[in-house]
Amino acid sequence: MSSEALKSDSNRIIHIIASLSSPREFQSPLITEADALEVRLDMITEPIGDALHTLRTKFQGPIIITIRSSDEGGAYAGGPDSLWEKIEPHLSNIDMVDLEIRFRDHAQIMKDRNKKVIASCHQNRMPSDNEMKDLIEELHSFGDIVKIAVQPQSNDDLIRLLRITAECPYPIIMSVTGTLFRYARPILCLFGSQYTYCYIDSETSPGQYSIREMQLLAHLLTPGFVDPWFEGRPVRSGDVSGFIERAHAYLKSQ
Ligand SMILES: O=C1C[C@@](O)(C(=O)O)C[C@@H](O)[C@@H]1O
Repeated sequence: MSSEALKSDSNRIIHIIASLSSPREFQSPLITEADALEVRLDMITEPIGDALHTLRTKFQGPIIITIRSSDEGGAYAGGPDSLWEKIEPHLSNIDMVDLEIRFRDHAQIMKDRNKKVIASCHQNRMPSDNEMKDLIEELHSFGDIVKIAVQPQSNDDLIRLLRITAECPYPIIMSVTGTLFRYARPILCLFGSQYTYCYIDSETSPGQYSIREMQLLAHLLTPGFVDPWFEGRPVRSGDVSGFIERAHAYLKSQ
């Protein structure tokens, strides 16, 4: 199936953020396959002003700017003041700003500049239910979207994470760190995570899928894709009209 058809699948509920770690990726033809873009400014050393402006004119979806601290898996070791100096020049070309708790003091000025704030936290462990509840409330206190990436250590941890995602009362992006439970990345979107992250040329975090891999996963895992030969009849992908009723009737007839 062509990548255009994959993205155009109206049933798709797994939305993809392509995380970009170099201006060369801004020029990739795969850019258009993402639902949103993330510019990982902490991983980029060269000036990006002109390239980001060009990207803005080409890409129709939301553009996020992120400076990930070294404590949370990124490359930025500076403080809040220099963070603002790095982000401010690009505000006219982006829609959302990813802010960790340590940089929460910048949240209000970002909102004043009409930018959505993704309030994020990344941990290489699996917090308890109470810790996750407190973390969600803290992130929601300054962000428009809560974003948490944690590392399940068992199937029970993953089941907890899926439930926490499904029960979250706020807009949320939930992800996993590490590679052990990487398959949960797209599945978390089926439980309410607004996006999943992937890469175009090089990973910005261990365990990410490429955009091509994630596109196919997004199509195949979205409930709208049904067995093409249910009851011996071809069912067009994405057409669930009547499928559930027919399935129940079919089961009753057995
Ligand atoms: O926080 C996230 C999620 C991420 O770490 C991942 O695991 O895909 C990738 C980061 O670029 C992004 O800011």
